[in-house]
Amino acid sequence: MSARPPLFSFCHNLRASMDQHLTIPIPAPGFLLASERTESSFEQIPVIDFTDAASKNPAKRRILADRIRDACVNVGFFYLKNHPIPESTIAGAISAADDFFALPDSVKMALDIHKTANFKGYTALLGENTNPEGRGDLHEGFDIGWEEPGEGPMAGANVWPREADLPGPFRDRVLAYYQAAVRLGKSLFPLFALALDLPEDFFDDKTTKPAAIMRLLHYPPQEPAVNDDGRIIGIGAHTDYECFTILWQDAAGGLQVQNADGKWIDAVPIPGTFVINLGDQFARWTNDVFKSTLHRVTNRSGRERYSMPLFFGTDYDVRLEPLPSCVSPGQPARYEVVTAGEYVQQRLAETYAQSKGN
Ligand SMILES: O=C(O)CCC(=O)C(=O)O
Ligand SMILES: [Fe+2]
Repeated sequence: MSARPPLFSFCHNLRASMDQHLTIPIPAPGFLLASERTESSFEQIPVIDFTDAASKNPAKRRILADRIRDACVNVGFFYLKNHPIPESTIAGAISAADDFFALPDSVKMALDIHKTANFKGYTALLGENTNPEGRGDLHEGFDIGWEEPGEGPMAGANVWPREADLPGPFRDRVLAYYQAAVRLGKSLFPLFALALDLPEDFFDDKTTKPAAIMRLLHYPPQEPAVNDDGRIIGIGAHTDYECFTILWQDAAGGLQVQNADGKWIDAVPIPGTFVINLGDQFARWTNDVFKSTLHRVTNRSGRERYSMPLFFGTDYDVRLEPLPSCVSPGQPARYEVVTAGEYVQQRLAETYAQSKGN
């Protein structure tokens, strides 16, 4: 997939064979990463095997990180197979989602996300507008986040349906999946660090109170008439805001990813995988060497579609300063430096502004 210069591959192989501990800082890669910036007209989304993520053999972790790097530089999306989350945990969360979205509107609207200060709770159909040029997204959602006290205005308690309204293990099932997905996210950070030629523990002190928001999403089948002018679809074209997203999608399909030619490439559901996509925090940190790629969903399957994204960002106060390896005289910094939390909060406020007060 990648068109990495031969010199670069050679350096990497040499480094992998010499490594004892990959946490030992690797000599500064200079501007190599900056020179890797591509405008990629990919036709496929790579599938990456997670098996070696925890290998004791640093060379194997290096090879895996190189695959992730190729996907991040060229596509911004990849599928992850052989991941550690049991199918039963996923199935539990999906059955919880099914129960929740079947509740009467009045019960769901009592948990309206617009009434909370920290973006937790229920979003009705057309209750958000991910693409500012759109007229609302044709999905409903339920958002939760980190329950421990955290920092910044997005931390804090989740809102849950009352036991009388939704008896049973809803909360336990959703939290079991959330915790498993957060663990998976934490284990991805060292690989992203390696992929950026950074020490594997580079993100450890930046992800101590993970800003991990998870959504249960339900997309009704889309009537062609609703989409006549193309401005109301399942989720409008957007990029995600955090470092990366761990997305589970069911078999209905409809997720599409835009390549550099503007062509929409189908992210066809592959059983047993997650879709991992990069978000704007990583794009800003890497000065766009890692791609935060535009994507959208239209559910034309004729049946209900369910998905569960978990957006994994850094701690609130972390400054998104471009890595030195990702800037060069010819590729100067593209973004103003902001803190991770303020950035996400502002993007969320814009997304939900449309229907505020409805
Ligand atoms: O439902 C999906 O497959 C994608 C959802 C998404 O892109 C998002 O929530 O940011
Ligand atoms: Fe997204």
